[in-house]
Amino acid sequence: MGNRKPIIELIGLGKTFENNNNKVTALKGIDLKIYEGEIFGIIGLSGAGKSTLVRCINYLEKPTEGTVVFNGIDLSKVSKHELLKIRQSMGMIFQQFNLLMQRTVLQNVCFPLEIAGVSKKEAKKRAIELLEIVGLSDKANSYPAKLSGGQKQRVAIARALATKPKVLLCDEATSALDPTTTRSILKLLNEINQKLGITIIVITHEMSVIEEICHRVAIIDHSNIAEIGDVDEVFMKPKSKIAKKLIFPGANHIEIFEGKDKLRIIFDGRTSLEPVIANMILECKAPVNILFADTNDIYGKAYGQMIIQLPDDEMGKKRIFAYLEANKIPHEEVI
Ligand SMILES: Nc1ncnc2c1ncn2[C@@H]1O[C@H](COP(=O)(O)OP(=O)(O)OP(=O)(O)O)[C@@H](O)[C@H]1O
Repeated sequence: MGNRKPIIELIGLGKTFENNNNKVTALKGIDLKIYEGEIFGIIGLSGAGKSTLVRCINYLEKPTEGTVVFNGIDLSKVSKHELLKIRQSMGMIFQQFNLLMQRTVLQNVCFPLEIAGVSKKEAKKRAIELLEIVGLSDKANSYPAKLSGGQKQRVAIARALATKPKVLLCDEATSALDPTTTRSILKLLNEINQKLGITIIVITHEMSVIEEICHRVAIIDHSNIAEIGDVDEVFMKPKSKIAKKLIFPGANHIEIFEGKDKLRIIFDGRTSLEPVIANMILECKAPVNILFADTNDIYGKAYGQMIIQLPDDEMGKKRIFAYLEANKIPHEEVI
């Protein structure tokens, strides 16, 4: 990230909920820096702590441990009034859109501006501009009930941008949408990031969403960050168990081959599928058993993974490792 400035910094962040003598630790020891202008993904299974994390970032939820620094300001040190002002710099969109059903599209977008004390005339002018950005100028006077899910999310995005935020928090924003609408919303978020320079934080349980628009990703598992890095790097070489589970969901059944020596060969676009395995078998003179394969051919380049069972003899194994090393083919033992 070079000399880029963190817009959000979480230091030793923790959150424990206490209800009726019952304690639930939703987050613990979270250290994270999100830089200005990036699209940062936060992914994890249900209950991992994603929503709590995003609610701690804008202090809708007060952390029980650690610090949230937004744009250089420690949020635990500011007054209620200052916090409300700071929240205007953090727009948020949700899975269920949360629009005001009794108000028109235009009135929905004007709403946060009215709360911020902007005059009706100014608010209307800005709302019209925003509806143009999200491609909904023709729906200004419609009511949300008349809109599709994708259109509702566009209104929610326009509303979230009304107060000119520095950061847009997206909590499962595409989870209620079909794949085509999801792609169009992600495209819009990408344009907003590029054209307006807004930092975007995407909370999701879908790897495809991360892959589509995020620059970096943090994987949350059982209240902790299990892995963090550039999306390409994490996808090509997931290190943690949870990352492998999310990235290679179909490969989970290979555990039934417990006790056998297994090797994951990663196709990272540099290698084409056929020659790698065929040449390896020919050159190493070692038969291998393919246990699992999940590869895609994109413009003649192979992406994905293959899990093979290594031969029993040590020499055969060594030849395979030497072949993969010599040909710079990414691989790792599967434990
Ligand atoms: N207000 C609350 N009171 C008590 N426990 C809570 C509260 N909010 C969240 N939790 C608990 O904290 C843990 C993390 O929840 P959180 O909603 O952050 O997870 P998540 O990753 O967003 O899950 P999902 O994708 O299902 O929404 C869960 O065990 C949840 O039950």
